[in-house]
Amino acid sequence: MTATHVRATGLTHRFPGTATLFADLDFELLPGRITGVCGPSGCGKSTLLAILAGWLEPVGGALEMSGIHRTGWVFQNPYGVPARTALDHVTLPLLARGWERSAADAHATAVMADFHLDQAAERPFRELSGGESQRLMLARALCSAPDLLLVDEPTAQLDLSTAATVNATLGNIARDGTIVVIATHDPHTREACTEVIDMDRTACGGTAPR
Ligand SMILES: Nc1ncnc2c1ncn2[C@@H]1O[C@H](COP(=O)(O)OP(=O)(O)OP(=O)(O)O)[C@@H](O)[C@H]1O
Repeated sequence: MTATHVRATGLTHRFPGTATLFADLDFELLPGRITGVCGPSGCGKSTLLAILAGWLEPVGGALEMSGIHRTGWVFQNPYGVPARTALDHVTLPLLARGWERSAADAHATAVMADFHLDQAAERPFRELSGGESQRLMLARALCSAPDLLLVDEPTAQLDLSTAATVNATLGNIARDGTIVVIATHDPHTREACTEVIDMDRTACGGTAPR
């Protein structure tokens, strides 16, 4: 049996009519690792995540995936249903997959506790702070136990202490065997990563420093 991994070779992307965003990226993602996709705004971090999620076809290179059955995605901006409770947001994907209500509630409550959302469980999404909403999106993605977790700027809206907690939790998730990939500007989050894909200007083909 082939071990779980994602291997990118020569990954290249540009949108129609635009300059090359990144070219010839080679990297390997493995369980237990937390990989940062780092670089300046607009260099293609979210685009790379979308390619890893299978939402976007790269214009060049190859992506080999083995043992990835479920991919979780946490968007840069939290999206929710304003009137539904925080708990509803986490249980819904479980109920949709056939879980019993009591088991879904128990599992969701435990995962939410990891993100310090215990007190927010019964509050409607519209009343959550930016940081609470962001952590809720992480809890929702993790509830489905993804093999590959893609997280776009998880700490952008968080204070230093909450960001440190989220980074530690993402580290624990990786250690438990999930492949974790984080697009980030945040130097603290970068430090929490075990590897970094540096999408700096040299990776952004055609955008040399002026
Ligand atoms: N569908 C699209 N068509 C054309 N251009 C696009 C499309 N999606 C993104 N882009 C452009 O590609 C570039 C990279 O976008 P992307 O969102 O991947 O950057 P990023 O590194 O994640 O940026 P940030 O850190 O600001 O979130 C940007 O210039 C963006 O405007």
